[in-house]
Amino acid sequence: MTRETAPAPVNLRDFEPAARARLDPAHYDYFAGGAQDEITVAANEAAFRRHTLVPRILRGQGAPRLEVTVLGESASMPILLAPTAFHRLAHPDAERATARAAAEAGVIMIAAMLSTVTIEQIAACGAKLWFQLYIQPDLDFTASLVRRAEDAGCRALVVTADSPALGRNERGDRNRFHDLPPGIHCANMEEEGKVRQVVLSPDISWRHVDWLKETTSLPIVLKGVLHPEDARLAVEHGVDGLIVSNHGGRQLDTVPASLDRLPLVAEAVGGTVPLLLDGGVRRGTDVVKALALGAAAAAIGRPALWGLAVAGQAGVERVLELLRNELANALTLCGAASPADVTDGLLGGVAWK
Ligand SMILES: Cc1cc2nc3c(=O)[nH]c(=O)nc-3n(C[C@H](O)[C@H](O)[C@H](O)COP(=O)(O)O)c2cc1C
Ligand SMILES: CCCCC(=O)C(=O)O
Repeated sequence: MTRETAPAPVNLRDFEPAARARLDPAHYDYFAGGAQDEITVAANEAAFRRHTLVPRILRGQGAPRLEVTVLGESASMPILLAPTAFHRLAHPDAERATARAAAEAGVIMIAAMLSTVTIEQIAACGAKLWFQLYIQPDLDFTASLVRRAEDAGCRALVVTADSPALGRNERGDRNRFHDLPPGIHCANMEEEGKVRQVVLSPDISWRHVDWLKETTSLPIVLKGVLHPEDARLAVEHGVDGLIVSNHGGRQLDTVPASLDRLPLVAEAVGGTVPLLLDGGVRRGTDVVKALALGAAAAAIGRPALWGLAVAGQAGVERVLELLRNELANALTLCGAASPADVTDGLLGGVAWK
């Protein structure tokens, strides 16, 4: 009897159906889904499709170098792992597998506060780490998390600012998926044998950012910036970097694609702080477009989860390898020697809707 096997994924998008075939349907929906009609989820990828690239020719640059330094941290390419919660739903090795893949690939992993193994366990896997924080109204507890992230060797704090409440995920409602399964919990929230409830609080404000600046000497990166006025305020409040992001379309639906907000935010900050972008990055050409519109690097969320679900550490490594190869190819075809060589001169405008 011949056994049919699915063809191996050749690009990031191929990983999604492969992951779906392995995941509990409710967990797949949690990873894939977005808020309400998922208009923003679709918009994120569509924005990359609309932008065109106009390559330069005969530049004789040789193979591109991909290394970058972001906030003093070197990385093998301008791609980070965006923070995503609950990796244990995708694979038993959970965030450890993701961190080992990041270490192997030499990329920065933004470890989610809502990880299913502790930040100390993630740090033991050797990746360059930043720590993503949902500021909790209990500031003593928040400060204790910050101390733990510092002690574990995290080199920046990523404060998620787009979540004064949880977005409305109707797939979760349909699946009645509102709690983690038994045996899986937010490991960083455990205290004296009990797991603290996570609070996404509408009371969080710039005051808390000021407080955090007093509390830590780590660079602070604000995640979820879309409005140029907020970008200006962030710089005024001494924030060290911004992530232009709509949380993968999971918070407020009908928000524009993050790529479409990047030029406005870039103009507002005028090069004072580095910008990162996430949302819909699936191709090497997407990364080039993000760089051309003002980002220092781009981050991927769901594709890493799909890789994790398909083959644990090896799956995440493969996702990163495919994206690295595509980025190198795209830069070569653009006549660009490095990420720094990418300017808006490579953009041909928005050619189709
Ligand atoms: C399953 C899932 C969980 C996420 N969890 C978090 C989180 O805990 N904290 C956070 O700041 N962002 C979280 N995000 C948002 C990602 O950091 C990122 O903004 C988004 O996934 C990027 O879009 P992409 O998935 O299209 O690459 C999550 C996204 C997904 C898909
Ligand atoms: C309370 C869970 C929030 C995790 C998250 O940020 C997401 O699923 O997008």
